[in-house]
Amino acid sequence: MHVKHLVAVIDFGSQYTQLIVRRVRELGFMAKLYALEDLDQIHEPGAVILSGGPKSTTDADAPDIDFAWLQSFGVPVLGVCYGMQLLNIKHGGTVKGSNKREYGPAALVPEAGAVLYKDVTPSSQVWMSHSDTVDHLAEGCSVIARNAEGVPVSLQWSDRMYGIQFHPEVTHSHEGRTILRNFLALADNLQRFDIGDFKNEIVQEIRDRVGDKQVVCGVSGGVDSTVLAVLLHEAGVNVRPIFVDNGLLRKNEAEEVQANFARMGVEIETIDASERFLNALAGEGDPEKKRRIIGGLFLDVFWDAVGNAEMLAQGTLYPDVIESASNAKSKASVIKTHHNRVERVLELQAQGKVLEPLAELFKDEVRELGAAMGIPHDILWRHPFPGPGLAVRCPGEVTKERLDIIRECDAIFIGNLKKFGWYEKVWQAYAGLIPVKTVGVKGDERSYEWATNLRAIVSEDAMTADWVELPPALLRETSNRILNEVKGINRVLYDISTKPPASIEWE
Ligand SMILES: Nc1ncnc2c1ncn2[C@@H]1O[C@H](COP(=O)(O)OP(=O)(O)OP(=O)(O)O)[C@@H](O)[C@H]1O
Repeated sequence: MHVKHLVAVIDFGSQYTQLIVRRVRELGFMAKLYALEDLDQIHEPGAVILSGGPKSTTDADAPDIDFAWLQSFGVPVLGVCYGMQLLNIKHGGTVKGSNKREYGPAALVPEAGAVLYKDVTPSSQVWMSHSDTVDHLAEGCSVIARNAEGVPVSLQWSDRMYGIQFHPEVTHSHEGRTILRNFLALADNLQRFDIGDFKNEIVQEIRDRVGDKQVVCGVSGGVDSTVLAVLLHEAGVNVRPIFVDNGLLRKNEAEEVQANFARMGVEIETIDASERFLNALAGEGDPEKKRRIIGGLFLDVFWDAVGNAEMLAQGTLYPDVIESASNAKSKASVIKTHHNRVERVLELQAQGKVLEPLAELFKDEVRELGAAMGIPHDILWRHPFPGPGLAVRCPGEVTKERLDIIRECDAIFIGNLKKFGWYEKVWQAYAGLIPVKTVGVKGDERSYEWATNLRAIVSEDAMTADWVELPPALLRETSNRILNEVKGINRVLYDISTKPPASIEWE
């Protein structure tokens, strides 16, 4: 989709770059991220933001841009961190390289009247993450904010060019949003980002591309594929959503997924392959091999059912596209490798038969789109669930008996999270199995039974995670019920490991 007057965010490689795009969209304006190789795609932007980056502007191979080109747009430009240092050099100033990193909070002290800091509370916390610092300021450059020690942290070279040393896009910069809003207010005519308009545009695009062909899509019951299937349905094209029951789902999940789609008026095709999966997994305890068996079999089952696809729709999101563009140097969208037969999808892609209508959206925007189409709240806010399902919560061999135990424990735990009002406060939660027998007492006898581990985490992006301090009453009731109701379990453990070093799942 080509949009004029958008906010072009130029990516110098900072881990926070995507967040800049998200924040701008949250403020209601269309923003897109551009890799340095793609700058020729920027036409008539409304504003430009230069991101931070891991390199030093003093390196010989420091990423660079053509300053005359940047100026030629005549729109407001904001340099963040690396971006600010680069702008200072472009204006004739210098930057001092350093191996020492300043990482963490700082207090922001804006100069009186600085437009970028309008309505920002004095000494507001901002987040620093940099090594280099500006050295000599370019002529005509003014300092518009300092830290508590008086060191410049924000510069202005003209009424169109601004620089910020800290990261306004991260939530640790408490008033970062206000600062970005002030910057965007300097631009004229910015393209607004409105999910309703966006939906109308993609619906039209889907209709134009699909015509009367049939579009196949895999649905997992998760947010992305659900929104995708409903969107295709709403576009009125001939869609064939396929759901594979791999036998590794949670309690009653297959029925729930079908019922959920039925609620939304979408008919899905369910393939019960549970026995095939369990047979293929029999006797296998190695985590990597288990994953490979599940991934491979999924592809076989899914593509057998599909046959010759006229078109395939995938729920690829914007972060997938950005990552593949910056890491793999390939502009092709990342294929969700776990579940799509890569070569097959690539072939279809080469023939123009792959549709990725969500590829410009972030996860929270996909939810917003889903809500705009009337998808019920509980479906949009389901916790993420791994592709290999309960197999990764069942260390060692996967058997029906073990899966059934996990299902019961998990249903009790999740049920209680909902009952106590904690389900939506956590990013992901589950009960898993620790297939080690420990001693217990049942009646007058000793028992040797397995343990279940409860895990509840919060996270922003699944890259890092923290365990949740759940109320003791919730944990106690969950433990009591599991010990009383689930045969085969005599011990309930709560996992208090952060990621890193632990991961969210056990395998
Ligand atoms: N059981 C399944 N049956 C059919 N398709 C599936 C199934 N599981 C996953 N898929 C397909 O593979 C894609 C990627 O699955 P993955 O487990 O990585 O989830 P995801 O990226 O979070 O997407 P979603 O939110 O749709 O689950 C899904 O969007 C869906 O198209």
